[in-house]
Formats: sequence, C-alpha cells, structure tokens
Amino acid sequence: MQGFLVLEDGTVFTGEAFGHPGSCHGEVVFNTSMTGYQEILTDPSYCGQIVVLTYPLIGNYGVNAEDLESPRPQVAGFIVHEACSRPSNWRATGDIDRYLKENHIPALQGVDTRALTRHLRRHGTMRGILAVGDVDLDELKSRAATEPPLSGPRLVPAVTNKEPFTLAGGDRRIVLYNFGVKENIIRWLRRLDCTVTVMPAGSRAADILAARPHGVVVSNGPGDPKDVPYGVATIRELLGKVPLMGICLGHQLLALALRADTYKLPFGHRGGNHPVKDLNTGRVYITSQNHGYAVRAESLPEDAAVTHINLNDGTVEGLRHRQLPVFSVQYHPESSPGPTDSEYLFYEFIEMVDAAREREGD
Ligand SMILES: NC(=O)CC[C@H](N)C(=O)O
Repeated sequence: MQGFLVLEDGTVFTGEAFGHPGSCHGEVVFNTSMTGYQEILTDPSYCGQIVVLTYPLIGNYGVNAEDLESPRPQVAGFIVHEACSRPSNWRATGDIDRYLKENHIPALQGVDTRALTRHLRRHGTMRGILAVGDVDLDELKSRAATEPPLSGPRLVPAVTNKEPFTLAGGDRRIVLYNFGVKENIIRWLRRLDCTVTVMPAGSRAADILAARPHGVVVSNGPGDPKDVPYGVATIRELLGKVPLMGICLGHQLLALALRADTYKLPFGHRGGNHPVKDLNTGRVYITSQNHGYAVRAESLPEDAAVTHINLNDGTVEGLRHRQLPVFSVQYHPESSPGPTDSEYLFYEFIEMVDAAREREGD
C-alpha cells in the first residue's frame, strides 16, 4: 500500500506503508545513528515526533525484549529507506514491521530519506502528516499546515510515571525526577549502587526532599522545556539542598531554573557521532544526542559555567554551577544507542553525591 508524508510547507514524500496501516501527525525530525533503531523508537523524548532515520537499512537485526528504553515505541511515526523483512540476529525475537503493527505505529519505507533529511536541514524541522492508502493530498497539505500537533504541555504528562516507585540498588538514595526517562539512566544508577526512587514530573520539591535523597537526577524528556514550568520551579527549590545532575531535557530545565534561557535549534541534534569538547580538559568526546532545543550561552548567570560545547555548531552541551554540586549535559551519557565515551559522567555524579554525604556526615 502506498503511503505519504506531507509536510506543512506542502512538500510530499512518497513511500510504501508498513507497521500500523493508519495515519499520524507530528514534528518530523531526522536521526543519523547507524544502529540502535529499537532504542530510538522507545526513547520517550521522541513522543509526538515522526522520526526519519538516515541509515539506509533498518530492521536487519530484528527486535528483542532487551533493547528497550521504555516499555513501548514512543514515536508518532517512523520513516526509513528500507525496512528489512528477514532479520538475522541471535537475539531477535521478531521483525520491525510486526513490532510497529503491534504497537500501532504507522511507518513508511522506500522514502528518499536523503532528500527528506536535506529538506529538513535546509528549512528546519516541521510538522507533517503520515497517511496511507487512498488519500486526498490537497486536503492533507492544508491539514499539515493548520492542524495543531500534540500540544507541547501534554507531552511530558504522557510519558512520566503517575505514582512514585522505588527500585532497589544499593546504599545511596537517588531520586530520578522523571520527565520521560530512558531506562538506561536508571540501569546505570542501580549499577552504581543507587536505590532509585522514580518521581513524577508533577512532584514538588517537598515531595522529592521527603524521600531524603543523597542526589537527584533530572531526566531527559520530550518537547520544549518552557512547556514544563512546574519542573523548573521544583528544580529551583532543590538548588543548594541536594546534589543535582541534569540530562538533556533535565539540563534545559536546570538552566531555566538558574534563570537562563532556551531556544529552538533549526533542525536539532539527533545521532550517534556528535563531537563535544570538554572546555576544561580540551578533550573531545563522540556523543549520543537527541534534542531540538538548546541553552542560550549568553543568558547564563555568573554562577553557571559552560563546561562543554558542540564542535559542529558551538552550542552549549554542558553546564556546572560554580558553587553548588550541580551539573548537566545536553547529550546522553547513558548512550543507548550510541557511543559510551561519556559514561564517566555517572561516576562524577556519584563522586559529587558521596562528597556531599561526607560533608554532612551521612
Ligand atoms: N532527549 C531529550 O531529553 C530532549 C530534550 C528536549 N525535548 C529537546 O528536544 O531538546
């Protein structure tokens, strides 16, 4: 069955439908990772987005029950050049077509993903409608331009947990402040002897402090950080009371809590090979990234230092508070998918937490 991606500027890309035979609406973004499609599909930060993968063959190692960053695919829609129908891998328990069907995710293959990516790079990410079968393209074009996407303020509530829960791990007590966390962040914390209490995005500072955490990790998540003012207010209240680490959306929320500003990038950073420079050591790390917003360097207050920058476009990739045990990164130390160069940041967080515990004689 034929399928179409209709962008809000009226451009149409044609392909063959696979996955769920339905339509969807979302912000169309591209990711240049060469592997890790299942982690990308299940990353809650993609909630409300139609994800285009630039790597030409997707699904060749199938799907399994382990490479999940949340229990189900979170993307609104999925676009690839070729979806492999006969995967081969000892871990595979199924194929991508069936996986997307079971999870009601519409997808297209046979799309000129190179032309589509170049279009988004030139004109910026934009909204689009993915539709299959016998469609009226003129009607879709006007809908793509006018119909509002899933509204930003509804994204985080769609992916956070409703009630707090605790996962045993060890003697350090860490609160994971959850805006749509990738599982591998929690796996890392538990591996480093942390008992992790996962608290909903709507939690207040008093709720979080009542768990008597030794440290708080503010998670990644979907949408515009300015659509989560309650998270910013909570983080502002936590500053100075507990060591904090922010990852991606968590980094942006932390910057807003410090009264800095964020803005939308033209086409975002999504991939597994973004070069990031540590300004302290001069060392360059190859990082895993997935974000469409960034922190405005000039807006940072005196007591926040930029620690990392992106070497492709010079944007802020990391922050540290000059007095408080607080730091954050715009990229993904948990990788999944992508390079693992930045895992050391979890160890730095643990050191920061342990130093604070020692100071307080805990
Ligand atoms: N992975 C994330 O946490 C993404 C953060 C935010 N939604 C952005 O696109 O910039």
